[in-house]
Amino acid sequence: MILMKDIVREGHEVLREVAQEVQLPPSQEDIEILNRMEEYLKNSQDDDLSEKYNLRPGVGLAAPQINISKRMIAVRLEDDNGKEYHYGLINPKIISHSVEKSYLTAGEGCLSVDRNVPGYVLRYSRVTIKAFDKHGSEIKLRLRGLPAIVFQHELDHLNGIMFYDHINKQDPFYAPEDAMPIDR
Ligand SMILES: OCN(O)CCCc1ccccc1
Ligand code: NI
Repeated sequence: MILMKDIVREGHEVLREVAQEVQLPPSQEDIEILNRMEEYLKNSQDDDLSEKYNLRPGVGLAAPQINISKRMIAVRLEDDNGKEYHYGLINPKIISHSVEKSYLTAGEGCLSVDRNVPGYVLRYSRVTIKAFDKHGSEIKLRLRGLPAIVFQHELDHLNGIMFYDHINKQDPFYAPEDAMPIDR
């Protein structure tokens, strides 16, 4: 199982690399990596297991964060309507997005960042993502709200981008008038 010691922290060059596309259909090894990433999120959200293994709870994880420079991400969260988003995605990409932007009023964090970095992270309010599942089938996701934010955070990791790269240096809590705040 993935433990915190397996998660690389900022400063490690892999977090600033553009990760490699995964060959399709995915190999057993790649499927296993994705399963372990999804398992980490599940364990980290379980009160007993997260305490027992000292896991920082996470709603998403990207392969570069476990020092695997491949385009794979896992997401595990529930939106405020109770809809579950439990995904392991291969070669995800944004194929369309809104002009409007959104941001979490609480800011963002990252399992690879052991410090608080205050500020608003502006992201597209709505995104359509095309990806492949572990069976190699193509899937299309239309996301908004918290799911849209989380998926964009994970996709950034595949392109060597950290959440704080988006924070306005002059005014960290700057948000355009027409941006939509999300309280979570
Ligand atoms: O890359 C995933 N990760 O570092 C865990 C935190 C995920 C996350 C936290 C806040 C807003 C969006 C995404
Ligand atoms: Ni992160």
